[in-house]
Amino acid sequence: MPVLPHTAIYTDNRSGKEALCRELLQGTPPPELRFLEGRRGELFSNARVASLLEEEARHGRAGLNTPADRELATLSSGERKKALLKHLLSTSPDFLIADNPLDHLDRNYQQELLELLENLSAQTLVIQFLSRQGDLFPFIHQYAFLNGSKLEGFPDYQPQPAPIAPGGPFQGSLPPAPERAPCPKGPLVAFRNVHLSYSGKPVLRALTWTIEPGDFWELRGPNGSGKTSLITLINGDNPKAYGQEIDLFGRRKGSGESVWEIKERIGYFTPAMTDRFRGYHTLDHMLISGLTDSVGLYIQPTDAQRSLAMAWLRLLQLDAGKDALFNDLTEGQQRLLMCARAMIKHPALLILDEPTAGLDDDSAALVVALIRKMATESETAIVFVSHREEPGLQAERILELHPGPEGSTGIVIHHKKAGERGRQTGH
Ligand SMILES: Nc1ncnc2c1ncn2[C@@H]1O[C@H](COP(=O)(O)OP(=O)(O)OP(=O)(O)O)[C@@H](O)[C@H]1O
Repeated sequence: MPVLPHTAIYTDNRSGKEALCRELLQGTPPPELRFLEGRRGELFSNARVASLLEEEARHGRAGLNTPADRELATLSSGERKKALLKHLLSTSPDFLIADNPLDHLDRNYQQELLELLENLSAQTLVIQFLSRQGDLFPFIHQYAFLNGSKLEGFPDYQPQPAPIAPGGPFQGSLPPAPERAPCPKGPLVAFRNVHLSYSGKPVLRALTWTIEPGDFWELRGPNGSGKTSLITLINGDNPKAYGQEIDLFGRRKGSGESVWEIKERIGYFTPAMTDRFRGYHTLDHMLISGLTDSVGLYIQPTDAQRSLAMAWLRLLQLDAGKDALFNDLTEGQQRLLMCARAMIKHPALLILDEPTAGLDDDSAALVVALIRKMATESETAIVFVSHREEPGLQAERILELHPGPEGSTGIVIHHKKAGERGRQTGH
């Protein structure tokens, strides 16, 4: 049997990926990919998951089978991708566009996916879009780079090794904390024997976890193990937190505190949040809105707020375009700005849920460098979730969730290297 012309297309955050996908799916590929003409393709991507979620929100159904026929919105991000892949393969397409297919998948499933696509590759053409060089499928032997809207270097494009910038290009120190009410002394978060289930399905079992001021944690676990659910128990959105032994910032959860009192002490970012800022937001207003946790700015910013925002833009080297709109930035720049927005108030606790998902190697290295800078130059405790091993991003402690029939249990791993976290601001 002839070997199919599986192709990898390297992209960066300036590549016009959506337009190329449309051309391929409409059967009008560029000359280099002429072999796709007249063939039926399917798209396996985060964007496809997002549009199915939108469809479900509007019409009540996303049009694909899910485990136990559940709404897509109630599945974890990895579970949604698995359901989508199963659905697409059931339609036996001639070719599958796999756009950053490993994103959001846990390490075991990444390996399973690779084996599955490798088997499939005998009869189905695979076009892999990849922004992380390490993700390349080994059964692919022709390559190109998507420079804007142009395919370059086909069929033997060789990417340069991505430069890793552990310190990042950020000059100067982290802008200071604005005035705010001091946090009570003691642990920021204390979970004791916490359980969580949805419709009788246990998710978390007897979880005990303490986050102290200034801690640097990674929250780790396979898809569906309960990481995002655990975060929602902290950041105020999950009614299942009430009646449990959960203390936040010195107060028992459910003892009359408002969601805003909790949110004031927490900075939060997950890539899906970026979609909420599609309007016309200038960069300084984006940052200032992080002080009030609003989408958009409904007050006239004070001079102090403006100068704080400018200090952050200078740090991120985005000050030249301060009047530019958030939507005009590259995805990598948007991600840096969103992380800075979550940090601008120097919250007691910063939660970053898969902050590098979907980024190219260079942008991911910048985001990692920014997170490290926040960790070393502030008193903020940081918790991040990532399915990728990011060079330079090593937490001092890891809470690892281990799924079981009665829900996930948590194991704490201490990882601290002497002097790794230097304090410049001091207690
Ligand atoms: N509203 C809900 N209703 C029913 N089940 C839910 C709901 N929200 C989450 N779940 C289930 O709880 C489990 C944990 O989901 P969660 O999103 O916390 O996992 P996760 O560890 O963050 O996964 P991933 O790595 O895929 O993002 C999953 O099996 C999910 O399907």
